[in-house]
Amino acid sequence: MQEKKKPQEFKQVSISEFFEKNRHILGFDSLQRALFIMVKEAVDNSLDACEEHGILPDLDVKISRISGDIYEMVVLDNGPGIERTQVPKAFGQLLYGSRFHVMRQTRGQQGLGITAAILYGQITTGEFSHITTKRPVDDVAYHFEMGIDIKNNVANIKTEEPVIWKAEHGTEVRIRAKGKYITGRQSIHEYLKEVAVVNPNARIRFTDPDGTAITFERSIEEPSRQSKPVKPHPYGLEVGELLSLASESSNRNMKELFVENFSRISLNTASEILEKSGVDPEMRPAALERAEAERIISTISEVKLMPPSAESLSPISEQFIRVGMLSVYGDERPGFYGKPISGSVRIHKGNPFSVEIGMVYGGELPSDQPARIIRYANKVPLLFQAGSCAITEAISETDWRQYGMEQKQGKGVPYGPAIILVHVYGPKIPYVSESKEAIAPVNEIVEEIKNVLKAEMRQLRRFNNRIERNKKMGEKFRLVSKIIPEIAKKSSEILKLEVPDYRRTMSKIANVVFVREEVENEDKKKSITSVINYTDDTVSFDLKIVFPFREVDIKIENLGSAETYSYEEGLDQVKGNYTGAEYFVTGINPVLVQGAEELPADWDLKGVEVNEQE
Ligand SMILES: Nc1ncnc2c1ncn2[C@@H]1O[C@H](COP(=O)(O)OP(=O)(O)OP(=O)(O)O)[C@@H](O)[C@H]1O
Repeated sequence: MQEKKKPQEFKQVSISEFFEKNRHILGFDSLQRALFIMVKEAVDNSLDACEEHGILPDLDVKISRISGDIYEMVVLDNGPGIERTQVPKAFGQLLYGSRFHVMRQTRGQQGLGITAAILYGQITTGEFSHITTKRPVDDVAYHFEMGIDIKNNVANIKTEEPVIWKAEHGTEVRIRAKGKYITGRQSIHEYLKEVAVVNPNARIRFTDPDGTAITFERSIEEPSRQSKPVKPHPYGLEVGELLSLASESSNRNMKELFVENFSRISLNTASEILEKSGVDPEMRPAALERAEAERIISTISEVKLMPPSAESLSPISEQFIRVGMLSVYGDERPGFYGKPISGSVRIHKGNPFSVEIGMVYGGELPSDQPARIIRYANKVPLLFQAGSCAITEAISETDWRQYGMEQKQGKGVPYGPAIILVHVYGPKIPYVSESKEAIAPVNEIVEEIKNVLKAEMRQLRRFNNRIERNKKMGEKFRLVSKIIPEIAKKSSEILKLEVPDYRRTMSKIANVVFVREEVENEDKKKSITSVINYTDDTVSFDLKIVFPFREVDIKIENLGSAETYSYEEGLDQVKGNYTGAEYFVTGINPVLVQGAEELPADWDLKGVEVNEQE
């Protein structure tokens, strides 16, 4: 007798159940990665929250080993805190967040991160997590011991109680989970160090499982620039997205739907697009059919619309990169700090993005190893999946030999004493996976990174040329300044005359304007710049001094032959090793100047800015 086949069973799974079985999708695929991602998610949330509220971040991160491979992570911030009723949703429900529906650049986007970490802790230890949070408007803080009801994707609250907290505002997240603590390039320590580079306005304290504490101190007292939320741009809109938007819309007609849901669309433009597509602008959105949606999408690609607004972008900023690299990499004693360069606003699939690059070079950085590439997306360091990332692709496709670095057959990561920071940012960066560890190598992004890299590296070529030129000029000047005083001394001895003022003679022979820096260290360090006119003429020119932390513009007027001009700058804000200032001149023949460069013509040029008018 034939056995009766059981009917196939279909069952819906909750998102939490799905995650329980597929945790690798969010990066929890090994014990060390799991611990790393927990810290990353909590720290990113803290920084996002501080940035949104203009707070200078103060973070305390602690990892301790409980037993065997069970660790506890505690991340405490001084952020705005979370409203009590929001806590179960924000921390106990996957895909719940404040950012998913907003077109704006933030570190977190999907509403998955910290909840996934709590769920991972629950799965691997059976323990609940602890959240304590306080807002300035509340008299007390609220403490939650909570996990996740996996079947229903909602919070499972064990306790919720008011507690007295010392801080005025902030949030503490404490999760126990299975993990492995490692040191090295892909460690929590390295992650926090790279976070410190691009957040010089944050103070970040880290205590490792041995109890060793390290603090990345704040070196700028300025809140980070916030991005503004903007509506999506219609370039890049897909047929399915338009259809579902229309079916759920409460707008009265199609033209209103376009004006209210997208940026850069006026009533006139909306009517024009719809009429060109053969769709009545007064039609009810729910009546939109697939063929009509297809025609609208194809018309949009033909209509010239204003590009997306750059307001949704939040760069790290030139100043923050400069100061951050100085305070974190200063101890490695590089010889040269490149001026950080940012590109213009570009578009990928209707979404704006931009690229910033910073570099330190030479000095005591190792020259026999691959250059260190520090990748960032929306201010978050990317430590994994380098091989699949747009940044690595752009670096590999650049010919570095022209900048004096070694590179096998002109391809791949270059070798040389360099740390290169690349930041790609925008409200919708395409990542290769949900764990957001690499930027998808789409053409527009790779090409823009290459462009900005070229501009940054041009400085390196100038730096190398300058060193060469200064060496030659220095030799000549040293000889002249040694020989002339000796001749003056000897001849006056023979003639039994007083030693004459030989500076004019020296000027005649040397014929240079000499710029030099001395660093004095009394109570506090200071830099003294001297400009000595060893030419026969009176000179006037502009001098730009670029300190690693700021730029100064000086007008030098009527500096007579053999006269000296001095400028002093305090160096008390410099942490670690001070690598010296760079000097640039305009308004004088640069051949006459030793110790300064001609100011490059593109010094202050910004990329093509997007017009901001609607
Ligand atoms: N330390 C914090 N301070 C204030 N709000 C927080 C904090 N941590 C989390 N939140 C809130 O909880 C929400 C959920 O966080 P979660 O990490 O799950 O997602 P996300 O950061 O929005 O996105 P992603 O999954 O891309 O990280 C956040 O959107 C934020 O509103």
